[in-house]
Amino acid sequence: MNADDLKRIAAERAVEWIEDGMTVGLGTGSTAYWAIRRIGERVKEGLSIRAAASSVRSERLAEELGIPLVPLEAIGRFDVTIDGADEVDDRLNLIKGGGGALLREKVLADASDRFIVIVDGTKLVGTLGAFPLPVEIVPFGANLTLNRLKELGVDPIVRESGGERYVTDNGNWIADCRFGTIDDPKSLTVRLNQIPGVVDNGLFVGMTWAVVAAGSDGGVKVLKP
Ligand SMILES: O=C(CO)[C@H](O)[C@H](O)COP(=O)(O)O
Repeated sequence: MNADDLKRIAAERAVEWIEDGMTVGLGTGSTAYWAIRRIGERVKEGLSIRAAASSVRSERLAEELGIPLVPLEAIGRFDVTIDGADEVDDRLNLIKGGGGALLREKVLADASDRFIVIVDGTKLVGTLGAFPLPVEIVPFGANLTLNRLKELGVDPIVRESGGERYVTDNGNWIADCRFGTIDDPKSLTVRLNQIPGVVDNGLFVGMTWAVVAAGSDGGVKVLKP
């Protein structure tokens, strides 16, 4: 089975948690894509939900699939949000933001009763940090913010895409930071978010309700904190 099959298997298992009447948060990325596809199928079969997305691209996909979208202003809490991750540690803390949507994803995750993370098994790690941590920064004074990040012992790389600077849906930039092994993600997230030009970072600490991981044989593991 290839990685895409495993992403689809994990995504489809997570979508089973969605029931009639729920408010659903839609994640971003190649794994969340499969969840949105499956939600679209279930809506066509008669599932009655309302949803909001964590990125413009997921919103467009949901629209194409006929998933009923409502403005965030109309939502108090999400019953369920389903999203991918770049790394999941053994406490189910995450690195997210490989797809650049970490801020909106964190807003949705924080407002969700059940934040369900879908991954292929290769994303499960003992300790976070092999994947460079995405940090969303405002363009204003970016060089000064990058200097502050360097004081934390990293060499931040401002993300580019197709030869151009990558700009998030919020008009910001992403600085990818290799911290190496992150033993204490909670304290790192606090230190990063204290820097004035930092909007947020890709560490999701203590937010996960469940992880659905598909192993190389297609078997599914559900992990709970
Ligand atoms: O955080 C994300 C986007 O900002 C994604 O969930 C994360 O990068 C995983 O992506 P994929 O499912 O494509 O491997």
